[in-house]
Amino acid sequence: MALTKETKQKQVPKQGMLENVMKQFNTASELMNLNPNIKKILSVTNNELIIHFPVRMDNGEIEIFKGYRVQHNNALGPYKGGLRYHPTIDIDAVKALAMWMTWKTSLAGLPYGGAKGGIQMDPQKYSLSELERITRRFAYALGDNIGPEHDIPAPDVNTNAQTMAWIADTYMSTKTPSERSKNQHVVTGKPVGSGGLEGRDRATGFGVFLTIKYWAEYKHIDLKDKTFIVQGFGNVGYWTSHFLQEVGAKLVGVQDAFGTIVNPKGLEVESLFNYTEANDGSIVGFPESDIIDNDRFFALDCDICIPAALGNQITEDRAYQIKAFLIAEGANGPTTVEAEKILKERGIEVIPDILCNSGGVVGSYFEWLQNRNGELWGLDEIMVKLDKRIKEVFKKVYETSQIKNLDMRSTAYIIAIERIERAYIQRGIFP
Ligand SMILES: NC(=O)C1=CN([C@@H]2O[C@H](COP(=O)(O)OP(=O)(O)OC[C@H]3O[C@@H](n4cnc5c(N)ncnc54)[C@H](OP(=O)(O)O)[C@@H]3O)[C@@H](O)[C@H]2O)C=CC1
Ligand SMILES: O=C(O)CCC(=O)C(=O)O
Repeated sequence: MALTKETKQKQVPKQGMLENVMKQFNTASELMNLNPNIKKILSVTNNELIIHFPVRMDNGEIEIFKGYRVQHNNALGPYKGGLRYHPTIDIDAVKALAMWMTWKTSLAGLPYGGAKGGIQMDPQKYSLSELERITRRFAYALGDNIGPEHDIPAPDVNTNAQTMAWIADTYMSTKTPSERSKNQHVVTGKPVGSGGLEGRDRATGFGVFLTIKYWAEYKHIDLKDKTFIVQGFGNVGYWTSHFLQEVGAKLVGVQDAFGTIVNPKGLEVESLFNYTEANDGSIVGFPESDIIDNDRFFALDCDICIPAALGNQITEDRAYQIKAFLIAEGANGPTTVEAEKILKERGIEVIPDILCNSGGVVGSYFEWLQNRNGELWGLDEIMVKLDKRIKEVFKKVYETSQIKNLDMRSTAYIIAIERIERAYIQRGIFP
């Protein structure tokens, strides 16, 4: 039986992501013998902004919203990271997500630091015009705490190109006429017609797919006819499934906030996408699929498991149930540290979030560069550049993990943190 969306959202643990990222950071910093002063700096966030702002609803009443922007670190460049609209967003969740962005941008070799933000709310409850007003008021309230050379938001859960267009427009409208066009890159993930990048929509899912592909190549595994399950059929879940299906892999189970569907013979990805478009975003009721209890999702028979929704989904009990031989973390922070120990004992490999889903922020970097330089790149060129970057970073992490006999997460953390450590030491730790 499918749960209602509201009940399911209540099942998502609010706490834990910050503890998780801190444990991961502490493990890596011990393994690499991180400079203690730099460890102190990276253990805390640089800035944490909590904003209460009023918005008029369609019925004329005023509602107060709580928005966040946390800037973790900018040693390597401007803060960068998405905005999430979700009821479980709180300061600790945003701090954790901001830290993950710092490691992710560093690992990908980008000239960025890490940030994250969002609004604590369920966007499903609001009309489009209310969402526009909420977003514009939030952007106005953020003011110059964001900026094209300072902190550059992007889409995340329940935000999209439209959200970014509203933010860009609001931010630019606060500038003098001659300055406006210089500020287009205050956000990335914009619609293509408004300075967005061709392919930013698929960049994260393409990156997830590429990391699976390159992992499979190292292991001499053919992805054709391999089965996979996806939690979350939004931007990341859909595009990852799209690219995996293109190489002959078979989607056999999907879970979203409405419920879980399965078909061991395969769910056709494009038809499922079209079905969700016509059914308020829900996968439930898709023809030629069975609805199963949500608790059975992670125990499904499959080769590859792709969490592409929220954090803390792969817990200890679920880690014992997983049948897949590979977990590819499309989501940020989907696996708890305790669960990962169990997966390791069971020989299940994990492509960690900061590597697996980094295609999104690499795509954002391309968009930012295009806007900054007044250039326009074509889709083919962009996909080639994205592939090249993901391949290089994957190779570095995978091969280093083999040499050091470490898991890919610790290796990715060490590579990311070493780059930041180097920058601090070159500049002098206290500039
Ligand atoms: N967008 C990007 O570029 C990037 C995203 N990520 C990460 O990927 C993950 C997904 O983001 P994105 O695809 O952009 O977000 P979307 O909002 O596009 O999609 C989120 C998906 O998760 C589902 N979901 C929400 N709550 C639950 C739940 N309790 N159980 C099961 N499914 C649930 C949603 O279901 P429903 O539609 O029914 O609400 C939806 O299918 C996040 O962790 C995000 O941080 C990482 C890197 C970049
Ligand atoms: O594209 C970006 O700037 C960041 C996307 C994001 O929030 C993420 O990678 O988690």
